[in-house]
Amino acid sequence: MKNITLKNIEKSYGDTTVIKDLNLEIKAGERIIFLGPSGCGKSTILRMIAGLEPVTSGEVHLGEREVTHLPSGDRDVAMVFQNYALYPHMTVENNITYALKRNGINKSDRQDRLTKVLGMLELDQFRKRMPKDLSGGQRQRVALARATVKKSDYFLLDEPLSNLDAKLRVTARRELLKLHKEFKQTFVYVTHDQVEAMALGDRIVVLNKGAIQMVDTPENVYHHPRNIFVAKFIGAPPMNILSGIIKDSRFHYEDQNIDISDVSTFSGDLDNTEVYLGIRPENMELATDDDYDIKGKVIFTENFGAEVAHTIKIADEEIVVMAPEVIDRKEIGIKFDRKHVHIFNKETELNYKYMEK
Ligand SMILES: Nc1ncnc2c1ncn2[C@@H]1O[C@H](COP(=O)(O)OP(=O)(O)OP(=O)(O)O)[C@@H](O)[C@H]1O
Repeated sequence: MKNITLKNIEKSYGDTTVIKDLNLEIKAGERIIFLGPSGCGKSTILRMIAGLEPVTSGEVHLGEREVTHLPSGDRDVAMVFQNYALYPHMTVENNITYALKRNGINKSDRQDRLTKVLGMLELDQFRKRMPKDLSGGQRQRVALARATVKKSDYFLLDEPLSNLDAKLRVTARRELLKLHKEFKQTFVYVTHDQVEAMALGDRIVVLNKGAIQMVDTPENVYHHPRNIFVAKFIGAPPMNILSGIIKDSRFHYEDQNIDISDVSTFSGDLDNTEVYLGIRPENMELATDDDYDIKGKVIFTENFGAEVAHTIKIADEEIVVMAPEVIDRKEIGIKFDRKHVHIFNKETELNYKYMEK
């Protein structure tokens, strides 16, 4: 069994609680990603799984073993950090095999593991080099190789790609997927980069202020956000949110209104309720005629190449709408794709999709 169970985990530093009653079951062999803004507690959770940070209360289980109070060295986890932490005075191959040797793995097994990982990560030609003579991307691959040869059931990674440029990050993501396919370890990965989370995760744990906001597939986290935080944190530009009131099956925003009777989470019970309405920039269209839902003023455009983001002011709110090209008009109508409209409770900020009827 390679699953990880976190039970009622709390972590405080003095009077400050940074993780509150966290419960999570990570399945054997899955790639789980902790995603959230800076300071939300992602690294702390990873370090508690690794045994580098004690929990204040709660339990950590690795498979059948309760490891809450076991030192890190006895937990049998492989780790890669943002700064790689290679041994500066050792060659690439010694960096990769040093821990194996210390753990009594025999020479021929060490050589087999080394040869395989050097091949997989295209490091063969660098095996005799010292870390200082490698590029950032090469060092990062050595750190991955060093963690991989341990053949641990658990692979814990804390922002391992954040020192790489955008192009190298794409290559490195593929390498990580390749390693996972080969070794099928349970993979716990911390990042604040949502693209990385979407690309690498079987499931994403979205965190804010030490509390889980949503745990689900990348698809559901993006298309069916559980609350306003997730809706706004995932997606660039983020989901547009308008605050208004529902009357007669229409969402009223300032002096305009939109028919929402076709929205799947709308029910007659919501009539006369103040809500937030959410829709992603790519789920709206700029109208070239009078067939539109709401109207506003274009105040800013930003060209992303494949698409152009139009910032549009409606009353006091600004929303962003994607279009294939710049629409050079001041006043513009906007059409909403009803399939992608979300309605959120004003008090709890929960998506009505996830609220009990
Ligand atoms: N040793 C410590 N003493 C006091 N507070 C700490 C300590 N270590 C971490 N914290 C606090 O715990 C919170 C969570 O930190 P953590 O490093 O887990 O966040 P993170 O989500 O990984 O952030 P980042 O993405 O910036 O690395 C932060 O508010 C941080 O200031």
